[in-house]
Amino acid sequence: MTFPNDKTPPVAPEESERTLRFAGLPTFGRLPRLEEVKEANVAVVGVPFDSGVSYRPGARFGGNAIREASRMLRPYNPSQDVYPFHYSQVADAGDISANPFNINEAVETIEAAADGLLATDTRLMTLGGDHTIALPLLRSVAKKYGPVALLHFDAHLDTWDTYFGAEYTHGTPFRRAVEEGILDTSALSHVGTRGPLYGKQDLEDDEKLGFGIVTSADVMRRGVDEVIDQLRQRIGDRPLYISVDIDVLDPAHAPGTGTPEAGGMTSRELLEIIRGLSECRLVSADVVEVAPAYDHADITAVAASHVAYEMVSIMSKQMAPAYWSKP
Ligand SMILES: N=C(N)NCCCC(=O)O
Ligand SMILES: [Zn+2]
Ligand SMILES: [Zn+2]
Repeated sequence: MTFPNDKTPPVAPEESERTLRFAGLPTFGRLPRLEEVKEANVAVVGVPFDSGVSYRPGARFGGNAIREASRMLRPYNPSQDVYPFHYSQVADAGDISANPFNINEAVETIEAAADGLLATDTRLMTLGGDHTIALPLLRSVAKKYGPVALLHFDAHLDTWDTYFGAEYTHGTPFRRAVEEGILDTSALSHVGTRGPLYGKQDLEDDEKLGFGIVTSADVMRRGVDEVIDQLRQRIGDRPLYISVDIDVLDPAHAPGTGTPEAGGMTSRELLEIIRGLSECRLVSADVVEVAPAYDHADITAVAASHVAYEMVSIMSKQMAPAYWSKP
């Protein structure tokens, strides 16, 4: 790679010829920690919170499992022709400590921490945690960009109203987000939806909120390219937030999750759809619901690390002019 002569290249992961990839403290992609760099254009941050789950717990360990699995990511991403860790400064910002015994307080803490990270010219790649965390992240992103387009990969709608009277759970973040006016309701899509619902009303409510659905079966029948075209048109040049619930993948591709559903997408399909959106203005993203206790051979954590890598690639490429224009 060549860099403009008068500029300092970003602090990148150590070359794997020089330090062992499988040893040492893990950060995402063996990146520097945020405190080791002046400022990050893309900050990878963990949110080890899973008190919002309605079924199997354990996603609080997801971020660190993804970090461990991400040791093998290499510097060049041929699918997007990008060197994500060299185009702009990407760093691991560590974890946000959210109260596991008080969901309302945790939601506030996550929002405040995201505000802090977004205060500079930074985009966030968040590693969950359960899907509850998408709400405070979206609140923070909307403060910066206004209502954003949402692309939501998930087996589930996550637009249910409440569970046991609780408003903030992993099944309800996107209903709250629409109610709060932080989403651009002309550009809301679920992709990968499938499985039994509580009733037909779930779909009617979801449609009223403004969501369009590309089911898991649609992806299989219509194919990845047609789905990408449709999503691109819907998103246009709006600021985009991508939320990936890893249970969008078939349990064969992602067993390590709390609410698995049969008949999901392959990791190849998910990665290809994300790559197909590389020209969209991706302002922040999350990967949630990785629960390593149910994983086997790190299948889920590896898939999640690659999904995050593709989204970091998009954001790093888009932030390159900001990095290289700094003195
Ligand atoms: N995995 C997420 N985010 N939501 C699943 C909720 C499904 C249920 O409670 O029936
Ligand atoms: Zn889900
Ligand atoms: Zn979800």
